[in-house]
Amino acid sequence: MPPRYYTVSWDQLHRDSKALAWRLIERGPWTGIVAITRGGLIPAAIVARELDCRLIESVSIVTYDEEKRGEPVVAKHPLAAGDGAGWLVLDDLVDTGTTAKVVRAMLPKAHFATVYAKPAGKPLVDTFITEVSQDTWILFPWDTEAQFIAPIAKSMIQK
Ligand SMILES: O=P(O)(O)OC[C@H]1O[C@H](OP(=O)(O)OP(=O)(O)O)[C@H](O)[C@@H]1O
Ligand SMILES: O=c1[nH]c(=O)c2nc[nH]c2[nH]1
Ligand SMILES: [Mg+2]
Repeated sequence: MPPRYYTVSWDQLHRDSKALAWRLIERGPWTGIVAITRGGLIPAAIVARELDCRLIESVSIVTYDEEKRGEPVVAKHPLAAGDGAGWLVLDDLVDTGTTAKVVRAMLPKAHFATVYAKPAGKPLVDTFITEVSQDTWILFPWDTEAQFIAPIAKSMIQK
């Protein structure tokens, strides 16, 4: 079965990240934000702007090569965040929870938030905005571009 796709535009990502900021401001104040690169960088920038937070740390976990999942490799540790107490960890999404598990082990006292969540990873996240089904692949705006699509009538003739 080919995966279903859920396409997220820049506008939608901005709106959903701001909705996340509204939830998180009630839980603060926060010492700083740890962005999980690379997907967490843009939601982290939007949330940091809304929360007026200037202290940004990053952690780099490499888990996927496009849609293929591998073993998580830590490419950079979030040294400034200590055990995570008072820090907010942000990622674009949680899927299987593999990345979240690695980061939670490094920062056990941090608050973990994502914009999107799939059921398998949801228990690892403290705050998220939108849930999608496990068999859905989220297409982010930085991975896509607008292109011509044939009219429905023509695509039916080809089938
Ligand atoms: O819950 P999981 O199954 O671990 O999947 C979620 C992670 O996968 C993606 O990152 P990816 O490893 O593709 O790296 P990237 O953010 O650099 O694109 C996404 O940005 C999350 O960090
Ligand atoms: O762009 C992405 N979309 C997803 O649904 C996903 N799951 C893990 N990693 C992902 N990357
Ligand atoms: Mg990522």
